[in-house]
Formats: sequence, C-alpha cells, structure tokens
Amino acid sequence: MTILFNLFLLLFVTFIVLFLFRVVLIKTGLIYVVKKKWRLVEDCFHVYQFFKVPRFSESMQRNKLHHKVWVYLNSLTSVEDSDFTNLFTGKKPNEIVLGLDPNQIIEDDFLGAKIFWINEDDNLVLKIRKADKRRILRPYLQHIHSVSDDLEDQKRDLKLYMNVVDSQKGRWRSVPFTHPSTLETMAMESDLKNKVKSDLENFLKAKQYYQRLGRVWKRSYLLYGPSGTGKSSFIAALANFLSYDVYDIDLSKVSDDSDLKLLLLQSTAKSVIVIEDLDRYLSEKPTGMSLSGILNFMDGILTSSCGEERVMVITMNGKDQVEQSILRPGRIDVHIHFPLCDFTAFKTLANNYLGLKDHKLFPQVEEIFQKGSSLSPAEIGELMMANRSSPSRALKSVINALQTEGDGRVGRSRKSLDEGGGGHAAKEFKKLYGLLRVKSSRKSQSFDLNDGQKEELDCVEFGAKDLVWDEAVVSRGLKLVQFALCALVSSVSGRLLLLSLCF
Ligand SMILES: Nc1ncnc2c1ncn2[C@@H]1O[C@H](COP(=O)(O)OP(=O)(O)OP(=O)(O)O)[C@@H](O)[C@H]1O
Ligand SMILES: [Mg+2]
Repeated sequence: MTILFNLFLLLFVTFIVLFLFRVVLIKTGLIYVVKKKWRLVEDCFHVYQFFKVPRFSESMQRNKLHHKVWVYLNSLTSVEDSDFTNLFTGKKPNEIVLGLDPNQIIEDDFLGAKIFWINEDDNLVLKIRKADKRRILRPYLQHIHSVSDDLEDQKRDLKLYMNVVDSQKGRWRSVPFTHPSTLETMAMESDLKNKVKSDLENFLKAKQYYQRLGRVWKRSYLLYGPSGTGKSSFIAALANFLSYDVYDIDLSKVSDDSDLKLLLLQSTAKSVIVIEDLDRYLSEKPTGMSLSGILNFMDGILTSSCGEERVMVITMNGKDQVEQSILRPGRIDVHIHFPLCDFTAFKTLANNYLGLKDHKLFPQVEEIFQKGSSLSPAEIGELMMANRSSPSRALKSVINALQTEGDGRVGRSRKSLDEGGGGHAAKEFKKLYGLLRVKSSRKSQSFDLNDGQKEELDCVEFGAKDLVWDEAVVSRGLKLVQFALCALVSSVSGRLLLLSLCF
C-alpha cells in the first residue's frame, strides 16, 4: 500500500515539476532556445534536400515562381512568430504588412510534414526532409501557386474601364475603381442579398460545370427599377464582392456591331461588363448597331475563345417595353427588381446615413410607408445626408417629403402594371396566369452537382417585393374564382328552377 502511495506521489510531483518547467520556458521565452537546439538535434538524424528558387532566371528575367513563393511566405502566421522580421506600410491607409528579413528562416507545415524556407539575398531556399520530398513536394508547390494567386486577386487594385472613340491605343481607358459600395451598404432585403451572394459564389465555383455543358462561363444580371433605387451602386457592390474590374460600355460611343465585338474581345476575364439604361438606348432607335449585334454581345460568343469568367450587368428603368428576346433565360440569368424605398430599406438607410437603429419617429415613418407613400432611396439618402447633424430633423424632413412628394407614388407605379386594354377580371386572370407560369418555370430549374454544391442555371427572378405582390394577386385571383363559381352555380340552379316550373 505504502509503495503504491509513494509511486503515486512520485508521479504527481514529476507531473507538477514538468508543468512548472513548461510554464517557465514559455514565460521566459526559453522555449524558443530549446526549440532551436531541438531542431539541431533533429537535423543530425534527418537527411534534408534543398531547392533554390532564384529571383531572376538565367536570361535575367524575373522568375514568377519566386514572386509567388514570396507572396505566400509573407502571408504565413509563422512570419509573425519568428525571431526577427520587417514591418512595412501597406497600400491601404493604416495597413501594416510583414516582410521577410534577409537570412530569416520560416517554418511551414504541409500534409503533416515540416518545411523550412530560408530567405537568401536573391534566392528563396526550400529545405525539406528527403523522406517527405516524394510525397509532398509537388502538391506543396501547387498549394503555393493557388494560395498566392488568391492573395494577389484579393489585393489587386480594381479598375474601371470606359470605352473611347479613338482606337489608336485600344478601345478602353482605365481609371482606378474605388467605389465604396458593398452589398452590406445596399438598402435591400437581406434575403435578396444572400441570394445574390450565393448565386455569385456558385458561379465562381462552376468553371468545370459550364465547360461540361459547353456554355460560356458567364452570368448575366438584369437590374430594373426607377431612377435612384441603387442599380449603379449595386454594380459597384458586385464588383467589390467579386474583386472584378468593371467595363462600363457607353453604347453611344459604339459605331456598329463589329465595334461592339471588338470591345468584348479587348476586355479581360474576371470582369463585370456593364450596359446601363439599355431600354432608353433601344427606344431611341439606334442607327449603328443592330438588335442581333446586341444579342450576340450578350451571349458572349466571342469570349468563349479567350478566357471567360465574366459577369454581365444590364440596367433598365422598366423591362416591359424591351424586345423579349433580350430577356430570355440564358441571355439574362437573374432579374433583380429595384423598388422604391420601403420601411425596411428606410431603416438600413437610417442606420447607414444617421447611425440610427431605432428612433421615436420610426413608427410614424412606418405608417406613412404603409399608406403607400414612397421615395427613391437616393432621395431619402440625400435628405438624411443634408441633415445628418440632427437625426430628428433628418427624419422629420423625410416624413415631410414622403407626405408631400412621395404621396401615391407606389400607387401610381402599381397602377402602371394594370395599363392596357381588357376588363378588370380579364386582367386579374392574366396576372394569376402569369404567376402560375412563373411558379412552374421556377420548378423546372436545372441543377449541377458540383463538389456537392447545387448550381442554378435557369432564369431566376429575385425581389422580395415581387413575391408580396404575387401573394396579393393569388388571393385576389382565388376570390375571383370563388365569385365565378358562385355565379355559375346560381345561374345553373336558376335555370333548373325555371325548367322545373315549366314542367
Ligand atoms: N438601395 C440603395 N441602398 C443604398 N443606397 C442607395 C440605394 N439606392 C440608391 N442609393 C443611393 O442613391 C444614390 C443614387 O443611386 P444609384 O445611382 O445607384 O441609382 P440608380 O438606380 O443607378 O439610378 P439611375 O437609374 O438614375 O441611374 C447613390 O449615391 C446611392 O448611394
Ligand atoms: Mg444608375
């Protein structure tokens, strides 16, 4: 018994001593010295192989691999943990970046193997255990490639390209794209934002899928709605979300169809191609370009040969007046409606512009919205910005504007849906039929099983407001069907009564 007790006591004391020893090593930093010595001991038992990645090739050209490894190494957390490293200011304000010091040694882990990098003057030297080399060297280098490409994409400065008439130096001129709009700053239904995000993420992952289908790897969005509802801001938010350059096509500067093709050919992959106000342009009966030229451009036939990955965005004030072939699925994949402001959008704007999450005037604003008054987010945003020093004054001015200028705007825009010949009942049925058609076309969407992800490729209609409107139409439609059935039953029963009276 005593032997057992002594053994237990010994074990306990050893454990405590080891624990305290570890704490002392970590607290005093001696752990690093121990680790270094341990590495020396390890080195005696392992055979290492060295690979040099020179900065310049034999013909004194820059070695791209050196740059990639450099970008990759500077992103490792082990740079921060090493004994000595350099600090530099980054491109963004207040940004500080780490940079390797000459002769600094960086440790990395990959698939369970330890890898060392030594930063010599003009070379980066990879030190790897011979036993691990065959297993991990190739996948490790591929890993460096993809990580550094991703990092470069993230920190790439975006550009805004505009087409010019003078084609001596190419058809595009660029300026830095610094629009601050993001999907977070957009006053839109959060559900809609999430749908857009996941649609874009699925698109980015679907290169192989599009290739297998023989389709150009592009996604087309139609943004439609009244002026000042955020269509252009949304394009900027898309570009920022994707980290894509923006090519803004001014159609008035395009002479003919071949000129339009040239513009597409001279654009680069990973870009958002924008045509704003296409409905207005088409309504002005353009002379130089044909409709088929525009349709081919939208299909992006030419881009399939030279790198793809493009998102096309077309904006319109309304889509009722344009040629239906422009809007067909495949040519436009996603339709997004930009409505006038509602109370939810108003709250986002109040938070963005005034820093208000809630206010005692909010219920009054909500009531006005419920009555059908509305303004565009741009109009409300301007009022808030002008009165930003006093949130109460800002809200009062919004209430005032809604009561005077915004009165009946929603009513008017809703009424415009009903324009056109035919009686009221016929129109209601038409709407109901339209709704059923939309619903059934939604059901027939096709999906991709790519990496376990389902990719949606059919034409999709996004816009929470449309859904609200659809429900109202359903209930009105159902009431109408009820009414028609009652009328039918009463007329049949009336006739039966008449018949029975005759006999
Ligand atoms: N939904 C919104 N969310 C946040 N800000 C918005 C929204 N809509 C408009 N704004 C603000 O209003 C201003 C005008 O918006 P924007 O230019 O994007 O509208 P638009 O729909 O493109 O108008 P137009 O059809 O006249 O070109 C921008 O400064 C933007 O910040
Ligand atoms: Mg615009």
